[in-house]
Amino acid sequence: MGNESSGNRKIVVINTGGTIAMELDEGTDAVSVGNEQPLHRLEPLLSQYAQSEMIDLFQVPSPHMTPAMMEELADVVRTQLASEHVSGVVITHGTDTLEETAYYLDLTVASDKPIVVTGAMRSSNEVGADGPVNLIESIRVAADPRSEGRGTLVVFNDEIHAARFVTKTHTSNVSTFQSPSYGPIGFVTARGVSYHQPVSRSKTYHFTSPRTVHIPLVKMVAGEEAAWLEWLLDLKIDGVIVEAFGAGNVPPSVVPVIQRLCDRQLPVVIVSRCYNGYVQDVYGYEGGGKQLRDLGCIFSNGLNGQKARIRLLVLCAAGVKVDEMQDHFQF
Ligand SMILES: NC(=O)C[C@H](N)C(=O)O
Repeated sequence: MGNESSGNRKIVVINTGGTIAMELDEGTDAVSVGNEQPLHRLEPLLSQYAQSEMIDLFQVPSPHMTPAMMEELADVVRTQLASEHVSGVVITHGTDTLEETAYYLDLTVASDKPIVVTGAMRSSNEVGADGPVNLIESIRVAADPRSEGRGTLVVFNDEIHAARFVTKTHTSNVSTFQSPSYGPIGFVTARGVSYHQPVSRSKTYHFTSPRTVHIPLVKMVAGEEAAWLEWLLDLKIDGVIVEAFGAGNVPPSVVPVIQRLCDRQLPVVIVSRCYNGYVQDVYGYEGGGKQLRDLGCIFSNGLNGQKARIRLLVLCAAGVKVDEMQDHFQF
């Protein structure tokens, strides 16, 4: 049980689905939702670590998550954390889009109380199921006062990651969640919870709903043709994320499309296909970062494409103007 002093702090567990809430059906050899919610079977075990309560909000595989559902979840989190009886929340979630939901919460829930997101790579009845240990460790992290004021955390496989940095890196390994460039910010051990990085949390934004904001993500490949992107000009979109090469460069062929999007005063945010490092206006050749900067593109700092999209979606929903966007991608 460890030596943490979790006292009488109540942690609310909000279930949203994913493999942690699924089971392997031996007949069909497929992982899917069973007749029972397996997380409920863990409730007596959780009470050994903290007083807790479970809310079943969704039962979806995380590829079915949408920004509207993230906002519904954020609302429940805000309501729970507003109660003086609740000292933190744990969200169980599918791993495929877990980093997007975690980052959405990081940007939209202002409370200093701990918010922890977790899941599992092996379903509830598989040998070596990782859901129970991930959930217990998440409860321990959420109940620990040292987790306060750190923004949304992702707890997986004994590690604590900041929502801003973490990403899913492996299709099946239980150590799938990693923070490239930065590493985990803390660990969960048999004896307690420890942090080795200082608190650095995201600024939060307020708005009523992200429902009407549309932000596609497009990835650059060698030989990309303008025609593959021209559909962007025909759709009602609020901005676009371009996953560019290296330090932030695109093939010359797509520059005219990017130029037309910029001319329409739409935010065009440049991120990198590389999962380490920053994008910068370094190169002066056709399609290089300097040209993209001159066209009015916004350069994102250290966010992968899917998280830059969540950030742009939140900024658009919060009414941030295009000419102010660069400052909000500088953090
Ligand atoms: N391990 C998982 O949870 C993956 C699953 N496909 C999901 O994201 O719902």
